[in-house]
This record gives sequence, structure tokens and C-alpha cells, in this order.
Amino acid sequence: MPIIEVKDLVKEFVVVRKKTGLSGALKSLFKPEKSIVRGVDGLSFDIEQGDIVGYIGPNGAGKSTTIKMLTGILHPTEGDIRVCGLSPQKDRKAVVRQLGVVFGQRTQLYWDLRLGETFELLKRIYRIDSKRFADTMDVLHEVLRIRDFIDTPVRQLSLGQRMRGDLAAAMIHEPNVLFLDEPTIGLDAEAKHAVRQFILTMNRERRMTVVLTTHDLDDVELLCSRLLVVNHGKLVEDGPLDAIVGKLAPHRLLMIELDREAELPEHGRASLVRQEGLKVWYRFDKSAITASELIADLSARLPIRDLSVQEPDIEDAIRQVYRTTG
Ligand SMILES: Nc1ncnc2c1ncn2[C@@H]1O[C@H](COP(=O)(O)OP(=O)(O)OP(=O)(O)O)[C@@H](O)[C@H]1O
Repeated sequence: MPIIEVKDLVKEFVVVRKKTGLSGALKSLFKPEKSIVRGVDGLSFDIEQGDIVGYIGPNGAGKSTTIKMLTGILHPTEGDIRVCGLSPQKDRKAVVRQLGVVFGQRTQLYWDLRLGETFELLKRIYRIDSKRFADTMDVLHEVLRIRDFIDTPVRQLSLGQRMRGDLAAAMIHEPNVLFLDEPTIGLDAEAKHAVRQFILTMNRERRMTVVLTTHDLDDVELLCSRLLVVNHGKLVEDGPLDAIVGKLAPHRLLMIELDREAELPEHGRASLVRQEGLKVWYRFDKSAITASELIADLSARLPIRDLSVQEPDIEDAIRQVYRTTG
């Protein structure tokens, strides 16, 4: 059974249109003009336990609205959600016990407490027994190095330390599913690395399911086994990164270094796209011809010294997702 099931999900917001000028403002006050915005517009997908899923899309696509419904903060206008078999709206308490949630842009830690005091507080809120709590803290320290600043008040933590603290806090009750909203935003390279290692370790060792919204292409490439791409509240792509890249950027480049000058042949299933001295580049679609076929064809007609096949750029492919759906 999937750990997250979303069926025909819709969320509408009622927004009041403000009129300009004094008379407009008075009219809006007495007779507000309302319109409906569909933040999420008929989403359906399942997520299996142990997956790391990237939930991506341009600004205003409906990502946060979806996450808020999955975590029970918002009520759907239509549709059905199950998280660990439960409704996040009807069984909010039981679902919250299964979830960890981290928002990169704002901390859930208590600003005035020391980090360790926050963890103690969470231990009581979730009624975790002391032995289990100590074991979890050991694991979290190993992956996140939190003891180095556990006695520091949260307000004095650096952004990277604060994020590590937030991740640890979200794990105290050993959730099955972790929702991460832009977890690496604003972090330096070292802190980003620590966050990504943490996600991979928890996923590998605890089969923790992770749903991640991010605009960071490295997060997508390094972490996500599957991408759900949304725009205008609808699902526009669903699949592994490779498949999405293959669909949006199907071309490969074959770079050939010649031994000496030669007449460059045309090829029916590849096009000559660039030449620099003795180096030439042929572009080909891997569904039309394999690299080895093309190499065999060209090496029969050209004096080849060296060659390499260049894969499409993942960053371009993901940008393409944003462009074509934006
Ligand atoms: N409380 C609200 N009232 C009215 N409209 C809203 C509300 N919350 C979200 N929306 C609208 O719903 C749509 C989806 O918003 P949402 O915040 O889910 O997008 P997002 O994909 O998370 O964007 P971002 O990447 O910028 O965070 C947008 O058009 C947004 O303006």
C-alpha cells in the first residue's frame, strides 16, 4: 500500500478583489467583489514508502498548498488524501505523529530556548521514553553533529546549525514521512552537504519517505529517485529524473577529434552542429540511433583519433520543465 495517496485533490481560495481609489475602497468594504483561485486543481498521485520524491514546479504552482493539505494544516475543497492510511484532516493527531515537517525559510525551534531544551520539550510533547530518546539523539548527533551546539540558544545559531537543529527536531518522534520545504535554501556548500547526507542516511537506514520541494537542481539530482512536477495546480510530469531528462532533452552530442583534416560527411540520423579545428560535434537523438552505431558509421568514413559522448545537461532539462509549464 502506498504511504501517501492523493486522489482528485482540489483547493480553492476565495480572494477579495480590491478596487482602487476612495470610492472603490468604500465599494469593496460594503460589497466586496470575490473571486475563486484554484491553488490545486485535480491532483492525483501515490508515493511508496522509502521513496525520496522531489515535488517541483514554478512559483505559485501549488506546492505549498499541497504540502499543507498533506500535513493537515489546510482542508481540501475536494478530493481525498491518505497518509499512512489515515486522513490528515480527520485523524490529524495520529497523522502528525507519523510526520516530520521542516520549512527552510522559517524555524520551528523555540527562539529563546537552547537547542537541547527544545529537544527535551519535544520529548515530553510526544511522550518518548528516555532510552529511546537517548538512542535517537545518538543517531542524530552522528549524522548532524548537533551536540557541538546543543547548549547554544536557538537565536544564536548560524543558518546551517539552525537547519541541522530543525532537521533533528523533526526526527525526535521517529516519523515515517518527512516533508522538507526548501531545506537547503541559503545554506553554504558544507551545510548543504550535511543536509543531503542526513536525508540519504535517514532514507537508507530507516526507510523514511521524503517529500522535498526545492528549486535547487543539485538537491533534485543528488537526492530524488522520482519527480512530481506541478504547474497551475496540476501534475505535468511524473517519473524518475532520467526519464524526464530523456523526454525533455533527448539529444546527445558525439565529440570527435580527427587525426587530420578530412571532408565531414552528412549523416541521415545525426547532424553536424559544431567544428573547431580538428574537433567536430554531431548531435543525435538516442531513440533514432545508438552512440555505437553512429561511431561505427563515422569511423568508417573519418580518421578518428579520439571521441566522447556527452550527456544532456540536467540543469537545462529541469529549466525546460519550468519553461514549458510556466
Ligand atoms: N491563502 C491563500 N489565499 C489565496 N490564494 C492563495 C492562498 N494560498 C495560496 N494561494 C494561491 O494558490 C496558488 C498556489 O500557491 P502555492 O503557495 O501553493 O504555490 P507554490 O508552488 O508553493 O509557490 P512557491 O514556489 O512560490 O512557494 C497561487 O496562485 C497562490 O497565489
